[in-house]
Amino acid sequence: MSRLTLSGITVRYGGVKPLDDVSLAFESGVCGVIGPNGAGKTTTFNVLSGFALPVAGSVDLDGDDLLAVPAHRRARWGLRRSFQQEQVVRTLTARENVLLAAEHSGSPAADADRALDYVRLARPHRLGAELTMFERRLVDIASCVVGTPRLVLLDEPAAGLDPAESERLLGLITRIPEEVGALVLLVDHDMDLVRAACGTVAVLDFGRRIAAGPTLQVLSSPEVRKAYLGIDEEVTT
Ligand SMILES: Nc1ncnc2c1ncn2[C@@H]1O[C@H](COP(=O)(O)OP(=O)(O)OP(=O)(O)O)[C@@H](O)[C@H]1O
Repeated sequence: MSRLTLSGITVRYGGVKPLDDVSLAFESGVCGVIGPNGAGKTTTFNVLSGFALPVAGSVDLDGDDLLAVPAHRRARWGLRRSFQQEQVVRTLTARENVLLAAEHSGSPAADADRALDYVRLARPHRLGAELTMFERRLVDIASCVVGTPRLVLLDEPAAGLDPAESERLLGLITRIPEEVGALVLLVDHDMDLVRAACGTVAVLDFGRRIAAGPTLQVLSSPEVRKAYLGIDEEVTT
């Protein structure tokens, strides 16, 4: 079982604090990170992947001090990430895209083929430019499971997909922990996807953690419904 702990993380950009003394803990499986626009979700991923340097706080995964791992070594350490905007290189084939991820993480080429098998991409030799949005999202997922990932960060992985495609993607995402042994963090605004994929969620709002725990319990809490879903409930007796 993996355990990821962020303790007292603060990120500052001039006068803006996208994360303000945030502490979060995630354990095995697929865990959600949710919150309204500008809450600090992507910044959290940026801290984990090394794109943002916190001015305070620490990150521990199973005894490893992640912030001590240089950003350019984190893929080799076991970090994988997908972005809101899929990152498939148009002039490379799907397989070459995944081979790039394999090389970046120090994994053998055979691992790229295993990752492509995992997502069951039908046309691995097509150029990125010729792939559908769904196929590009599959390439992103393949790049995230290549080699031996320890922590997979998925930022709105189903954006731009239709419900049937989202459903297929959901199946792939939920199997990542058991198939490759990685802890998965999922950022998404699609609450159906979050409910279906995540056993637990953490909720951010204005750079602070406002709730965390079992998904259904957290999503039904009045504070979260007010902050995130914009539902201000009157308490009736
Ligand atoms: N490089 C930066 N410089 C200044 N402000 C930034 C920077 N990056 C993020 N911010 C600000 O930090 C806050 C949090 O941004 P972040 O992208 O983490 O939010 P988010 O929860 O991912 O939002 P969304 O759901 O819209 O993607 C926002 O107010 C944003 O404008």
